[in-house]
Amino acid sequence: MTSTTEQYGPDRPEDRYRVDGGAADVVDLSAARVRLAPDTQPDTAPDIRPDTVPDIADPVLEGEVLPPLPTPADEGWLPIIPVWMQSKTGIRNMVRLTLRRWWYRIRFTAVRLPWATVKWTGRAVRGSWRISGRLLAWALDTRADAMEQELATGARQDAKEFIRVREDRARRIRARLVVLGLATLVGAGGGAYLWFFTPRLVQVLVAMVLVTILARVGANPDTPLIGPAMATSSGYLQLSDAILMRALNAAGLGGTVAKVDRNGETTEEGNRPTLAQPLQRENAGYLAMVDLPFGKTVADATKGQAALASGLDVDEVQVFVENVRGSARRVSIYVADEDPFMLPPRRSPLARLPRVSVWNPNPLGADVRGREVCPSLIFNSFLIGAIPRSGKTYAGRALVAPGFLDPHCDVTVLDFKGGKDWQAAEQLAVTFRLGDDDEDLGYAIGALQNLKGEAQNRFKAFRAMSDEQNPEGKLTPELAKAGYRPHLIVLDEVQNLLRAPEKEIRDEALALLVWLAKTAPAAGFTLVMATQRPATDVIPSDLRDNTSVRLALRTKTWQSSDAILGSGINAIGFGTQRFLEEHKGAAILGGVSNGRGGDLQVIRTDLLKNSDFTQICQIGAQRRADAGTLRGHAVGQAEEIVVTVTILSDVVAVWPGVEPKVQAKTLVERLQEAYPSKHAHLDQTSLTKALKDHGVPVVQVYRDGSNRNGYALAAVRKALAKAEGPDITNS
Ligand SMILES: Nc1ncnc2c1ncn2[C@@H]1O[C@H](COP(=O)(O)OP(=O)(O)OP(=O)(O)O)[C@@H](O)[C@H]1O
Repeated sequence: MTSTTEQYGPDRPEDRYRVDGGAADVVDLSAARVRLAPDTQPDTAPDIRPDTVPDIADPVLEGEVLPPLPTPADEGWLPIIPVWMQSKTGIRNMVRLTLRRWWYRIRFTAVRLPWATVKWTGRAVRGSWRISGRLLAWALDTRADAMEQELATGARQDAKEFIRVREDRARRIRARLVVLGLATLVGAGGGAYLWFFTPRLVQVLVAMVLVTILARVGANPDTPLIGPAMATSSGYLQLSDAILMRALNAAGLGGTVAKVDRNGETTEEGNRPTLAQPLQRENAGYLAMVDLPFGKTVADATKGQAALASGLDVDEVQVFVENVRGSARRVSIYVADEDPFMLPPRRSPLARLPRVSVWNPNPLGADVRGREVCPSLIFNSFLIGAIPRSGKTYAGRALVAPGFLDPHCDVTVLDFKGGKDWQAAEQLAVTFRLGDDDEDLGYAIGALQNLKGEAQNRFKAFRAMSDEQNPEGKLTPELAKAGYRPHLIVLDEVQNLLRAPEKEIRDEALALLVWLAKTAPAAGFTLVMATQRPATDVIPSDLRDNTSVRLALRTKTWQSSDAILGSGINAIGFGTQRFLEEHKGAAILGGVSNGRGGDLQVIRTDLLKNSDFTQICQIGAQRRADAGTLRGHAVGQAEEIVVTVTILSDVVAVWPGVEPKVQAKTLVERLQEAYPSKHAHLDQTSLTKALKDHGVPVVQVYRDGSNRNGYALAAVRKALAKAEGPDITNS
């Protein structure tokens, strides 16, 4: 392997380097044009002739796959087994919630028990007083007293009637006093019997029952013994139809009521929202299927999410609105019992090291309703963005873990943070680099150029195949088996590459990433980029819009959220600025079908701990060793990556306009200003030597009254064209 290298001072090794998986011994990095030397194309494309690729009988193209039949749920049938009972998580959540509520109530009550006992005793005393009063009033027939008074002195004076009523009453009183006396005797006898002849337990039980009855009688309905354990506006909402309708009204989704004239005739039909299904419990919350008033859509409900939450008297983060297929006005409103992102995260199923394939969707997390979210690595490109410490790296690792576990997938890891996050991947990666020094950035450019070259070679090979061998011009599992392995390219903290100090590196990086995100997935290359600076100056819309799947975790502003998810996404109710600092792993995923006609979903990414990730890398390396697919960096054979740039291209880049001749002094100053890290030590002698090696002669240039050494633009351009040779980057 050769490289176009050069040096402008024989004793200046710091001015030139080659980056080949660690060693640095060639050329400088950036230039007006970063170009891969013709013979540095990786030798990884398998030697597959079209006639060795198996034919696929009757290939079914993607567009020919019939859509699945509607499920009973799509048609509005309620599930036979309640949804919360259908999964272990649902059952666990319900049991957890119930136990937690009860446990809370028990503790709440226990603390207040002593004071409640005093209050209870007071009530029992009041209760006995009330009962005695009522019994006495009954025995003395106090109700007849009023009638007697009226007959004696009132408007209905009637002596005869008065005497009759009085005698009746006296008879009644006598009889009632006898009954009361007997009852008292029986009570006293029973009490004595209990006291002397029954065990203590029975006495206590009977006393408790009596005191309870007395306390109940003595209670005032407005003053409970122990106040409610739950504040009125608690997160634990007991959702009812009425509360839901209140919330819909609050969100401007209440529609209009029917108008009726004086005769009771309807003059205008009502347009109220209705429940398409009874409210039901699901996972750890309530699910409402609502038919909005005619003319309202899911977009109105999503926009009104905050108002809905206010109407429901819960936190905004507890309310999730989604469309339901079949009618544009039907939406599902899920109200979580509590902030779902504060609950413990789900441990990634990938931590159990299953045998997975990048050809299948694999779990990344779950939405609040507990539905697993499984993006497919193949044929996609990914962008992950968030502010620091929100779970971006963890999410990225959970996302790519299937590719690491699949021994038939190649892996490139370029972590521009240089920390420990991706260290474990070194043992399985074909190309691996940590850091964001000039050398690392140059290495990354070379590696990405290699990958682009590889993808271009694949497309060339696909073109040569028959329609049967390659029906859609993209990678197939058969071709992958024949050697065109899927390749996962992970770039963490990609902002350090896209905001490199030197413009040429930035431009080249952006062009390469856009190409790899847009075009390379069809050849089996999956680009995964993560950035902690979600802003349009870091991730230009061209790159974002060409990335098929976007995952945004917490951002500070809606603008940052849109910078990842796409412009206008916040306006339709999906913004990650609403997540709190504690909401680790909470994210909005865009670009993965949710199976309900949308591709935006709020999810919680699964937790893949550091130790799990390390184990995944170890097992991934082992599986590759067993399958014979371990190669490149992982086996100490890092691809030699040569970033070919010359002093010629730097000189052309800083050349003042199209001046035919420029003094060396001017060029040195301009080079030092444009590339401070690279040309800090450059002087006129070194420049002259470097250019002379390319056959650029020194000429005399007269400027500002002095004649000095300099160069002619035509000579520099000619030398550059010769050094670059035929351009292969666009072939
Ligand atoms: N799904 C998750 N559930 C719960 N906690 C998580 C989850 N993902 C990450 N965390 C926690 O959040 C912390 C930060 O995660 P991570 O390192 O991925 O953040 P980051 O955004 O990459 O930060 P930085 O930009 O500083 O690298 C981790 O220490 C981890 O404990």
